[in-house]
Amino acid sequence: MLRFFVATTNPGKLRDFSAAAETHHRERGGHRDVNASTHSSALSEPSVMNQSLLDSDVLFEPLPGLKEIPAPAEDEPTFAGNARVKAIYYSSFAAGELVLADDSGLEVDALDGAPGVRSARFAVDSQFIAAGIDDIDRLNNLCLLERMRDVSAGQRQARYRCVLAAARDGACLFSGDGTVEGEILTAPRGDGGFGYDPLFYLPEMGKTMAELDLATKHRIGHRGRALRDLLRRMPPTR
Ligand SMILES: O=P(O)(O)OP(=O)(O)OP(=O)(O)OC[C@H]1O[C@@H](n2cnc3c(O)ncnc32)[C@H](O)[C@@H]1O
Ligand SMILES: [Mg+2]
Repeated sequence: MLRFFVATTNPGKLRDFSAAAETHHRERGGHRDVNASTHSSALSEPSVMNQSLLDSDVLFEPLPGLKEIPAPAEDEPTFAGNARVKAIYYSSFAAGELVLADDSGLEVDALDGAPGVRSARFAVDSQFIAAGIDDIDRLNNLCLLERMRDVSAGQRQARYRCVLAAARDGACLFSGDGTVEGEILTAPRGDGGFGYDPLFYLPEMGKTMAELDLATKHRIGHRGRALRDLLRRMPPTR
């Protein structure tokens, strides 16, 4: 059993990690079944993944006591920098354990890459006030729509980025990153996911991220890709 304590305050990210663990569990079953005619490669990629990982179930548990731990500053200029800072910081609250941190966000071409590492704080940074709305995801989405009001249909390209970092006892051990390309809609669609998902449209799927089930989001999304990259880079002995 490979267990990560996930150090995130975002319940949407935790749901994504649960979906990842389920996929891995299911695929391990599929991998053992020599008669299976189809083999999905959403998390397990036998040619590149170390044997100990293929033999393990992967478990993602919320870091115990996270609510009581003051959040670290996320002031690094890159997702990689912030993921590393969070993983190292939170690992000191779980001695001897593998602690996983996620830094992610949205880059919009028409906004010169904003909100980027400031994605969680976009509406606050923009001093965007909408009366009666206390839900930060909704506020961030309204802010994004407002900032893109004059951007034409062909100019709305964007991508999600995710960097995951794993640390133990104050040392960052390995990391992974993932990206998914899309476009920003002019009105929200779908009620799944979190954050900017209702506005993030995937042309090849004909759906927003908020219209996908979690297994599909894991397969094509930035977090799923970052996780597969991290597991691929993980040393065989840990
Ligand atoms: O730092 P932690 O505690 O992990 O939680 P957070 O929500 O503050 O996370 P970030 O600092 O990494 O900010 C990322 C923001 O980017 C957005 N985001 C990242 N991944 C997303 C996803 O899969 N779907 C929708 N929005 C996402 C969302 O607004 C997040 O709040
Ligand atoms: Mg954060």
